[in-house]
Amino acid sequence: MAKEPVRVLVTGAAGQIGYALVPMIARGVMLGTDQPVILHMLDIPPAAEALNGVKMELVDAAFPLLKGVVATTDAVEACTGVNIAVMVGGFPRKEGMERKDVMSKNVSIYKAQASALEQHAAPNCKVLVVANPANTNALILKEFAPSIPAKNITCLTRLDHNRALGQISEKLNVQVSDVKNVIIWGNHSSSQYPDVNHATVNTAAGEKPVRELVKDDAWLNGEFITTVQQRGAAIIKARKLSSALSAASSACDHIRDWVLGTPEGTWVSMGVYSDGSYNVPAGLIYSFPVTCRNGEWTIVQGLSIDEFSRKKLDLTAEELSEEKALAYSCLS
Ligand SMILES: NC(=O)c1ccc[n+]([C@@H]2O[C@H](COP(=O)([O-])OP(=O)(O)OC[C@H]3O[C@@H](n4cnc5c(N)ncnc54)[C@H](O)[C@@H]3O)[C@@H](O)[C@H]2O)c1
Ligand SMILES: O=C(O)C[C@H](O)C(=O)O
Repeated sequence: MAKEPVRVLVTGAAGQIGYALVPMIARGVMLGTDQPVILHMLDIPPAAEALNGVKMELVDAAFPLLKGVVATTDAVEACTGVNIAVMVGGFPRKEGMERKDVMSKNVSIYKAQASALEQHAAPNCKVLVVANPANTNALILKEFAPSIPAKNITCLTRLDHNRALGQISEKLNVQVSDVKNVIIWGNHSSSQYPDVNHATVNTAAGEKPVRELVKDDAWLNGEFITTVQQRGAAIIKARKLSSALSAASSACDHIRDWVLGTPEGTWVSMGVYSDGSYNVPAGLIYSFPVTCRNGEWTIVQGLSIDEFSRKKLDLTAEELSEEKALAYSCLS
């Protein structure tokens, strides 16, 4: 029997990530090739015409799994009945703007959209925040949508996780699909800590630790970390635009693993509401290693954290605490 369609909201759908993401969703990349979808696309009035153009293209592409498209500038209409919400919409930093100005614009948007989701989304709607500052936008969304369980609100650090897999695969000249269990700790910013201490590579001789194969701790503790931390900026420099196809693909990975589960023996990185695991302050949206089963994520417990890592976990937590304080000062 054919499955019931799942309603997926993409905010900022007329933007660059939106343009890459909606065809992936309509092709079954996010929820599976047997899962029909109805796309809800939200953008702001100045982008309404472009948004309608995206809708026209979705119709023209004749995706068999796509059972309907809602394209709107009305947040209530966009949020009504959605099972999954991918929050890409936001205000980009413009010339002459301070960090606080961008933060202020975005936290107001996330506060307002929190209410629309809380009141109109389907029960148990899963939320992924992509727009920057992703962790803090997700936290504000959570704080202003108290009836949505905290477990349902996450932010995207899977792109950073995938970037780390990519760097290791290039260094060792192995397939990226043979590398697993890197970890992104903390903020989706340059303070994040990409950690390979528990990562492995599938080789002809079985699973081997990344550190044993790379045999270059100076690279792993130095250039590897900064390359992953700075990759977003490097893409902006090269493209004059921020990453879009990799962000869209990683957003699909995030939701797919959350809904359909992570493979046995594999974890992924997700920005989730901290419960104090690994002595990360509770009450932040912080990226942890997680496994997913039956639509729920669980933080991987019991991993050893050496002194080098401890400092890095704490540093990115400090930045998130400061962002949280700044976000609240913008709202008051
Ligand atoms: N977490 C990550 O890994 C990651 C990676 C790449 C980019 N990003 C972030 O994702 C966001 C989107 O990037 P992009 O390149 O698609 O930007 P973009 O500027 O091309 O698109 C953003 C869209 O959001 C819309 N928008 C603005 N305010 C809105 C609102 N209140 N409601 C709905 N839509 C609204 C804009 O009109 C625009 O169409 C940015 O904040 C970017 O920094 C995050
Ligand atoms: O938009 C940015 O600043 C970069 C983006 O978050 C990315 O990681 O590519």
